[in-house]
Amino acid sequence: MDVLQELYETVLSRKEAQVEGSYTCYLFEKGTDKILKKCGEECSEVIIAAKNKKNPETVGEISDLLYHLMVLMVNEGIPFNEVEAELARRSEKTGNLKQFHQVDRDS
Ligand SMILES: N=c1c2ncn([C@@H]3O[C@H](COP(=O)(O)OP(=O)(O)OP(=O)(O)O)[C@@H](O)[C@H]3O)c2ncn1[C@@H]1O[C@H](COP(=O)(O)O)[C@@H](O)[C@H]1O
Repeated sequence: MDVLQELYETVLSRKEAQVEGSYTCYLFEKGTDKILKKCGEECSEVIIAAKNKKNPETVGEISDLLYHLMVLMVNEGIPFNEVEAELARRSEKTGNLKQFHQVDRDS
């Protein structure tokens, strides 16, 4: 998570201080709807790249999506460690497949 946390910190610093030529500052200026739109677009691009079995492209699109999710988190005031803690909490529980998913898979 270190590289992701560093990215989050960079994004947070862009929210706190204007930097000339910064794409992140441009997104914060545009506001929530623009940030949500970018998250949606990047998500679709991940799906298309993966569907086309283009792994190098998919890696790029996943990175774009993660960046835009960090922008969304900062915009919504969600601290990085809240997501980190949620993932850690979930990692303590395995065997998460629900019964109805098993029925779906078997039929
Ligand atoms: N990880 C990223 C990152 N990933 C993608 N992008 C930008 O996201 C944009 C997405 O491209 P699109 O073609 O979808 O969008 P666009 O047409 O350029 O712009 P829109 O009008 O659609 O918003 C591109 O301009 C990319 O440069 C990023 N911009 C910044 N970062 C990180 O943020 C840091 C700070 O960047 P600045 O805020 O620009 O200083 C950088 O050092 C990086 O670590």
